Amino acid sequence: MLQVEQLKKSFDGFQAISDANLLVPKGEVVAVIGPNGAGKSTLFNLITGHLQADSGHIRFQGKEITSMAPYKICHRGMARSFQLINIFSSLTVFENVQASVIAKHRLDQNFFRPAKKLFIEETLEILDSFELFDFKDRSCSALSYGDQKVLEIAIALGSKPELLLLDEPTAGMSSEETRRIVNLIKHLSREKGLTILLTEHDMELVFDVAQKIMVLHQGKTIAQGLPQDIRNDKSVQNAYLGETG
Ligand SMILES: Nc1ncnc2c1ncn2[C@@H]1O[C@H](COP(=O)(O)OP(=O)(O)OP(=O)(O)O)[C@@H](O)[C@H]1O
Repeated sequence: MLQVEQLKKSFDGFQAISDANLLVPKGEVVAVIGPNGAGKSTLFNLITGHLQADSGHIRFQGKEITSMAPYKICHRGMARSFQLINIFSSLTVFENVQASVIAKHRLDQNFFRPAKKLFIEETLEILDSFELFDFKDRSCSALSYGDQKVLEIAIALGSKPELLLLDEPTAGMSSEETRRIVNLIKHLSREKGLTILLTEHDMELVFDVAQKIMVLHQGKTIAQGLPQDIRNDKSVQNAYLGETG
């Protein structure tokens, strides 16, 4: 579904991504891991078009998307959540998800559908499946941090993506909130068949949910494969030992 090949990106001469390679097969959960500053967020920003690559290729569903505008990539079926929560806090929970549903239909140019009714039903369906229905009329700022994160994923799902990118989805969460996100990722993957690419520092979570893992170290892909192979990979162990001591 997604292929990244020999991707490079530098900031003022600093090579943040020097040789990133990634394969995300359809229907799988793939995790990108790596020590702090390895380039995980930069890689995500390149994939979603929020940053322009210096060289290399990104292909999504067989088509080249390297350096394409984010809204065009989104229209092709990719959605993301950010490390920092990215919602309209002055709007209600319902309005936030509805805005994303409406944006999707606008892009599809489905102007002649019975718009309002359809959007309401679709929005309520999403809220229900994310256990946010009871909060639909609340202002987003009144939600707990965990609920805001779930809402952010619900907003991303409003555009009906084929591929969902989650950048550190459990950062700053309690263990109970983390469990909820883990269950949500498993549900979206197993029941909805969604392809998911995530970055995470919580290794327990990564090895629990990911079918494949890619390891980024100093901007370079040093390993990619099944969790058990990554666990036993000497270069991966060295990269992490190098960071911790
Ligand atoms: N806009 C930018 N300008 C200059 N340097 C940047 C910029 N964005 C990222 N970097 C640098 O690129 C490197 C990779 O950063 P990035 O945030 O992608 O790493 P990360 O793996 O996501 O880190 P973390 O796990 O701490 O979130 C870092 O050294 C960072 O300081």
